[in-house]
Amino acid sequence: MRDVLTGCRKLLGTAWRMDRRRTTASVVLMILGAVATPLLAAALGVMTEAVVNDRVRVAVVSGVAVAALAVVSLTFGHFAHVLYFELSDLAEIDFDRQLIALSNGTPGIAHHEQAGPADSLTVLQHESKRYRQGLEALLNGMGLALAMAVTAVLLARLNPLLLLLPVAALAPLYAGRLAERHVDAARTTAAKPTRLAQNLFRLSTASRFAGELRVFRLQKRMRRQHAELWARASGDLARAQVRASAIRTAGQLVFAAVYVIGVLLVLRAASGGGHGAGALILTLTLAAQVNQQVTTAVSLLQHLQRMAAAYRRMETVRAAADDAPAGAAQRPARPAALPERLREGIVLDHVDFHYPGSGTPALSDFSLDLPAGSVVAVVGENGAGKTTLVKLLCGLYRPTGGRVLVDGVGLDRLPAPQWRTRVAAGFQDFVRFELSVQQAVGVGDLPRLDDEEAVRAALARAGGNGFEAEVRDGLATPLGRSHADGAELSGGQWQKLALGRALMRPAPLLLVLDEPTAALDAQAEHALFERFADEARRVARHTGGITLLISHRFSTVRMADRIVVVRDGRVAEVGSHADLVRAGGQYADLFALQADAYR
Ligand SMILES: Nc1ncnc2c1ncn2[C@@H]1O[C@H](COP(=O)(O)OP(=O)(O)OP(=O)(O)O)[C@@H](O)[C@H]1O
Repeated sequence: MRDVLTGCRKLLGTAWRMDRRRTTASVVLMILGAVATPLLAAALGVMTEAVVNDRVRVAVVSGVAVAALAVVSLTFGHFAHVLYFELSDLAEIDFDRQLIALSNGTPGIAHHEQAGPADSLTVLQHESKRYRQGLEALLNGMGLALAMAVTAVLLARLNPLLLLLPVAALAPLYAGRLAERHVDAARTTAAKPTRLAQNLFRLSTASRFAGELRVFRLQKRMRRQHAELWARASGDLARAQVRASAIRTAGQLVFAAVYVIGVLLVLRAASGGGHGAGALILTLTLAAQVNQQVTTAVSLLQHLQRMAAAYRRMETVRAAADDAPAGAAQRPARPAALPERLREGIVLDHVDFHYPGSGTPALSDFSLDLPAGSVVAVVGENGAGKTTLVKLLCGLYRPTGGRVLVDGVGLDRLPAPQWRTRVAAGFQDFVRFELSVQQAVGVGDLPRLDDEEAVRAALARAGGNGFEAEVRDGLATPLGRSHADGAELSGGQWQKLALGRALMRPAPLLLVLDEPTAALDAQAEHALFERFADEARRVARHTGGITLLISHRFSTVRMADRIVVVRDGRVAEVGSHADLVRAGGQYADLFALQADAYR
């Protein structure tokens, strides 16, 4: 119950923050409309009594009160609904905003890569559409609570035993809570197949995968898997809903039994002359209202419990996102100042790293010097640990053992957001920002988002000199299907934009390029990086910036000052191209193999 109260407080807080005037007006109208209903029963009772006893004046006054209360009861809720409809829209947008902040507002990415929090994020994406119902339930619930209190007072005045009616109402309330817990547990179980099914849906409907799916004739299989996963997810949910319905019905039956007893009690008192006709009418009307109130309360509580569960899920995701050492340092205990330029470089000192929940280390006893101003290439087989190294250097994760030192200062002492202002990166799995060309590149250095010259220069460094001429409106061209007239780009063109974005920052202390040119052929990649490395070395003379390049192409890698071979999460070999070829180890073998292939 504490969860529900906390959820209500947060919901009301959100509505208040969004629009105070509308929130106040909705609450007042809702309360007046709800309280009018039991008062209407009281006025009906007085009117009946007056009519039976020939008291005309009282009958007329109470008759007018009945009419007025009926109007208030029927219309105020509707007026409140009109007001909070827009409020709910605003609140839903706010919930989405909170969800976006939760997904992407943290320095670390552990909550995206762990199954538990990732499932919670999937559930929350669905829950955002329910936020409106949560707020409506809260406003209705406030009116209902007062209406129930007024009803209880009226019942107690008739016969204190009739208070058993609201007490019995606790049975369906408790049953409702139990039922919702069942459904919520099923929702958690269903989150995994739902996530997988959504992924299959994305793959099956995105144009970029259409060709590959046809070539491998996967369409039917994916359709079948998609249907199976949904059947599994919805089967679990349906079974839980059936169980929940049975529990809710049991609660309602308890209330129904007490209701019948209550009505019989008043009938007996009436036949014995203890109560008049007005009391009988009042009891019958109030008892019917209690029943209605309970049914409404159960359904409102369901929505509120659902919202409370959503807030609880948000907290668990937030905890996973903040969780050290899996997450990146949010607030270092002893923050250090970020160096303006690197003098020594970056050192990985006996670094160990396990992904959360994984038994095998992705990096173990990993020691490496990245000297200031150098261009370092990292090679290794698939799964060797190269991308994990990049994630640690970008501050997306903290090592589970050992240290990463930037000019002798622990990376965990540099606030992650500040460190990121001096890190630039290009990834193989880059984002296709459906913005204008200018912005898709400019977001690489937000202060210069609209600086056309900076974007042109970055594109030129990325080998995209002629890019402007390739698209209809040059840098202003909107990209992708989010725009009615958005340009469709080839994979290589998107990649050039991503690389341009990585090269936007003028003086990064660390530039990481994790196979950002996989779509280019080997010679084009080599030429691009040779030009680029010369430029990087020139800039590095002023900033000491390090360029870290990951590539499977040895023809590209050879121009690096230092080459690191990673094997099974450890450093296997380090040296210049000439050193490593001379040493005759794994690098020399792989280089010879690729060189033969190009001959
Ligand atoms: N999010 C994750 N959760 C758990 N384990 C992971 C995760 N990402 C990677 N791993 C594991 O960590 C190890 C290193 O992976 P990593 O992605 O760093 O390899 P890589 O050298 O970059 O491979 P590739 O050349 O294929 O990109 C692998 O065994 C991989 O299975």
